[in-house]
Amino acid sequence: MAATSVVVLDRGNNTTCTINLHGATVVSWRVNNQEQLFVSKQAVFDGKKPIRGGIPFVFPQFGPWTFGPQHGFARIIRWNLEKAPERLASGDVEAIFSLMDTDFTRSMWNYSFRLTYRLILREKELHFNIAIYNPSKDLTFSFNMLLHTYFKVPDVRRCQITGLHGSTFVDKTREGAMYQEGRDVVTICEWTDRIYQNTPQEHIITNVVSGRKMRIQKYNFPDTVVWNPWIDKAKEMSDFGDDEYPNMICIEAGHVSSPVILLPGTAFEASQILQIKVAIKETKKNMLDVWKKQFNRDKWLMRHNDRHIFFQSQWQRTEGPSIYYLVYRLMVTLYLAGTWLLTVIDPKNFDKSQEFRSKWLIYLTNWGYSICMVQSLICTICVGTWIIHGNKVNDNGTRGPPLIKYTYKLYWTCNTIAVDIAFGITVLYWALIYDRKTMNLDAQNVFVHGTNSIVMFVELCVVKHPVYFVHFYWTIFFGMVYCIFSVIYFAAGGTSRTDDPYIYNVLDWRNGGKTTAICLAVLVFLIILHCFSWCISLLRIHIHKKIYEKKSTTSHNKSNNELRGIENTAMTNLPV
Ligand SMILES: O=P(O)(O)OC[C@H]1O[C@@H](O)[C@H](O)[C@@H](O)[C@@H]1O
Repeated sequence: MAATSVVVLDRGNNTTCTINLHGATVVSWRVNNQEQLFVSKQAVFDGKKPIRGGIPFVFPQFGPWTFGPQHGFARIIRWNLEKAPERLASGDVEAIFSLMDTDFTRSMWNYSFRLTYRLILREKELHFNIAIYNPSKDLTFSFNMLLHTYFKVPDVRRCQITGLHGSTFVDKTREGAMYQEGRDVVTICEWTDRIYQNTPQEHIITNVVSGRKMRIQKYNFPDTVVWNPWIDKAKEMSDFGDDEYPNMICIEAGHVSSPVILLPGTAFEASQILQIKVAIKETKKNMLDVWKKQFNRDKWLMRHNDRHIFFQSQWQRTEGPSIYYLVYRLMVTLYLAGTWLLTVIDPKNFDKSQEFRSKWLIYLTNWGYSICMVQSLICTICVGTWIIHGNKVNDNGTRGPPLIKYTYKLYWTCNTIAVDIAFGITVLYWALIYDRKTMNLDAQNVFVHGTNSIVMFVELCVVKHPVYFVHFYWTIFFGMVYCIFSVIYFAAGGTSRTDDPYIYNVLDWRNGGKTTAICLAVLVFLIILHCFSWCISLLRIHIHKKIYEKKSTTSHNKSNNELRGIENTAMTNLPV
């Protein structure tokens, strides 16, 4: 396993989750670049002390411990990365961590165990699935377990916590006295350290980052600990800033008031989901943000975090390259290259003069054909190379062949132009250029000015990479290059294949004013066509998300039902 001590789950859109292998502590959860977790500025990362903040993993003891450190050993030892971050078909990213007994753990707690900790990063959610297995043939052990989540908040005094009404709690600030919560929502305005028992499966915390709500769902974690050290206790902690207490709240899901008792050969599972709730007001603001984001620097510069998606299909189920996608790519490329060759060779006009035949180069349709073919060729070569190279992780931590890194922008540019221009050629030809009196409506004409649009529409629905709104500038650039070419060609005395002094009748530069106006109108029309491509790409991503989110919710519910089953029987015979 790599020596790095930090693992990053990157879902794109600046949504990431960072886990420090020291204690498998989640040290950051960013959603659209907004940090959701609190980590103290004084936190120590020496690989010895527990990390002050994020989500430390408390096991096998909650609170002070006669045989070892407070809150057990799991948060102060290095975990293994069982499965490196992997993108699921839904677009979510998962990683699995594990911890097994060692001489060190046995010196405090003489049992063998195997803990697996699976994290899944979704668009606005973070899922935690925990399983612990007792491999012993004869020894039963008992333990506490808790996710010590530090939420980042602008002001803890403004947070309200739901789901605690009616629960009994141990108040550690009052020598462990027991009380019953009478408030519908719990607020914090002093040192708070309570273990609420048998709480419901859901809590909402209001006024977390950006005034949002955070939803906590927990399964097989009957207790909820609420903690804030306030002024005096904050001062007592060396790894916590004196003035940081208003900016954090710990709401900790756990199994702590009574131990979990695990019989030999059995397993215990528990899970938690953190979900950001977005208010309607914020949705409107988000729409504005979405628009603003369309114009950010990275988008102009065609930067994308995940280059692999340019050589994948939206619909493939595999994480790496897909052989099915390669077959599709080969078919499209063969078709485009074949028809392109056919227009170059042009068998119908084989007997015509060299000059006539070389005028192939002046028509926009043929420019469009060429770029469609080139983009498909680049993509096919990259997918093929990736399959040959394999999806193994390279020494520098990247996956796939270096070719992907260097070609994705070129491919993306060509693809953007090809899609818009293909649609443009079809619409403009039939609307402006086709003249039924002088032109034939034969199969070749329909084929040349129609099928490319269909192929490129299919491409839009099949590929995985997005179309960005700002990239209309590529299509405009291509259109302008063609307009300028037509002016130069005209000025140089060039003529069409039918010896007219223009390439297309609408590009007749003898009437410069009118033709300039037409060119400008066409450029605006190309922006509209680009919007169409953008919408199709968004629709594709949306449909994909709907289908796979549904599937993954179903499987999550299934696993939660299983967990509830475990809750009823206390434990099961699940081998891990
Ligand atoms: O300082 P530690 O060991 O990380 O613990 C922080 C707090 O964690 C909470 O879970 C406990 O209820 C508190 O009593 C404790 O002070």
